[in-house]
Amino acid sequence: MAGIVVVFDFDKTIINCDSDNWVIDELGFTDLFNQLLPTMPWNSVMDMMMKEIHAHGKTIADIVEVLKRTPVHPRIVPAVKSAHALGCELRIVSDANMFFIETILEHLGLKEYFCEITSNPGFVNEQGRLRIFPYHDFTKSSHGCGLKLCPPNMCKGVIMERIQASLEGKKKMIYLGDGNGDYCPTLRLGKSDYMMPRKNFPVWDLICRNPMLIEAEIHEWSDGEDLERVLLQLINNMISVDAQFISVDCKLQTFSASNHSLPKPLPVPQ
Ligand SMILES: Cc1ncc(C[n+]2csc(CCOP(=O)(O)O)c2C)c(N)n1
Ligand SMILES: [Mg+2]
Repeated sequence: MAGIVVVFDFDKTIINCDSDNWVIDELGFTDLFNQLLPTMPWNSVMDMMMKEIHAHGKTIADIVEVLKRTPVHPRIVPAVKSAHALGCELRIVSDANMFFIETILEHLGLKEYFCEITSNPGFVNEQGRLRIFPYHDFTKSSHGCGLKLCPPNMCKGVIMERIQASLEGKKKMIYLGDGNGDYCPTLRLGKSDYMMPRKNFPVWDLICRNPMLIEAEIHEWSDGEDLERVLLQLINNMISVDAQFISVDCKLQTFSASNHSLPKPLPVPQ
């Protein structure tokens, strides 16, 4: 392994739209969605929308068909595969939902490249209706992050802390994202980590407002082609810098090993 963990946001990073809006708009339920949005939290609206969509006779197959048509830049799939081939550990942290993400990734042939996907639960119930629940049940307690930018159902910063604590040894992170929710995890990155914000998107604006708050090195990108180029260049640089250290380390070890094998000095005659 390259000792590099790449954490991807999903909506407007891996795919080129917000999956929730894509499904609602494509199935023709935009007006109802907009009516409900001011009345309840986003996840509850999505769950309610899935109930309505089901009641109007739309099936899971209809939703899957829409998800398979989600706009994705043609360089995203090769970028993910290359990062994996270079030995990186790949993860997704997303405020979309597990059902949309897994369906899209399976369709793209990318699911097996990710070791973990963290998102809001989404599953088909016994009536064939999609249920969507918040990742963090905010009716019981808050996720505890004070940052106003994190929605009540998910703080990606708290998730990042959990991922960082689970990593064995010295691993460097690359985080890619676009939204307000990607700012909190950006604040948790250290000096040897990298942040790749999507240029002119909310997280990029937040970083630009006060770059001194971020310890990680910032590398912006604007589309899938850019993402591929910037990400692979970063990974390759990190690997070659590491290789130089290993080579220096080997030389030092050879040197100290040869010192050990030197003949013992003869005892000084009395
Ligand atoms: C106050 C408030 N407004 C909107 C939303 C919903 N929301 C915003 S961006 C997004 C896509 C995230 O996917 P990804 O993390 O993959 O970019 C979603 C579902 C919310 N949770 N709270
Ligand atoms: Mg996003």
